Amino acid sequence: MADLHDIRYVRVGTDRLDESVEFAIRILGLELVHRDSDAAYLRGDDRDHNICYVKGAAEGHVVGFEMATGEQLDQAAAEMERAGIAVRRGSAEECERRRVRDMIRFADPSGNAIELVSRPAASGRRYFPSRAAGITSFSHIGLRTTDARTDEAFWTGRLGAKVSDWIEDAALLRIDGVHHKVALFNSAYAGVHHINFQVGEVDDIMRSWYFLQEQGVQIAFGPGRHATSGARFLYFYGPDGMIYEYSCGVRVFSEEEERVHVPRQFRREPTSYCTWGSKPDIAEFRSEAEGSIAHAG
Ligand SMILES: O=C(O)c1cccc(O)c1O
Ligand SMILES: [Fe+2]
Repeated sequence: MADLHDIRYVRVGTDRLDESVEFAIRILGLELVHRDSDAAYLRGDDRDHNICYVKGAAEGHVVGFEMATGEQLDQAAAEMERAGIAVRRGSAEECERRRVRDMIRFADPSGNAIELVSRPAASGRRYFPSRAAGITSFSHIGLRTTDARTDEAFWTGRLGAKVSDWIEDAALLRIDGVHHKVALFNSAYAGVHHINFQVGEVDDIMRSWYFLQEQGVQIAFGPGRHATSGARFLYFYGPDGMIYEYSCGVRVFSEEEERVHVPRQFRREPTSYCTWGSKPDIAEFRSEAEGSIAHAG
């Protein structure tokens, strides 16, 4: 079973490259690290980059995870192949574009593109935010799933993730002490559902809430507090309907807690998503009783 060291990057194919970059800099607060004609690299922590926007929606979405060693990467590739999963080794050019030494690529049962990499570039330059959003790190990704049980079995069985909690069938999955680095949300199609950045404190959440509203950014959910991880949060919509989440205070399990933790089952109702009473304007978070999305474009 693969032992994912950490989430590393997300690649987002877009037909609105300029707009996405502008939003990431001016609104989200990320640092533009590198830009060329068909890609832009941005970050919210000291790693080389966290998000790469790639020209062309056809490029789709990709989530990249770091393996601790090249040997572990080779082992993971061999295991996947033995299990009958189509695994492709990245070309030298693909590795260069991701700033990694080696990589493999495959899909989860829903068709989410996943990359495992070894020796991703570290950066000697300090993260220099483009606005004082208070971002401290890229932390997790919400992934869409068309078959939650099958995907969950893949993530736990093949990729060594552990379920921290469920909200109905949505599994919040950890790969280290942090409550979750991936979460699987029922959807009609595959792809990245939301991109989470941790911020320092609840003041950052509230400052951004006022700032985003002033900037005319559509708030998707919050400010609120997750019943599951305990994190305080704020979600908002960016270009292409991509959802971004700021949160702070996500639960971090100690080794002992991690060992004995039994995942809790939450029902799909508003208080499972927000203990403060905020209601999501996010289709995948709404319960049946609330009906379909009241998402005013
Ligand atoms: O932090 C969480 O617990 C959480 C719960 C539901 C949905 C999310 O995106 C989360 O980050
Ligand atoms: Fe989240």
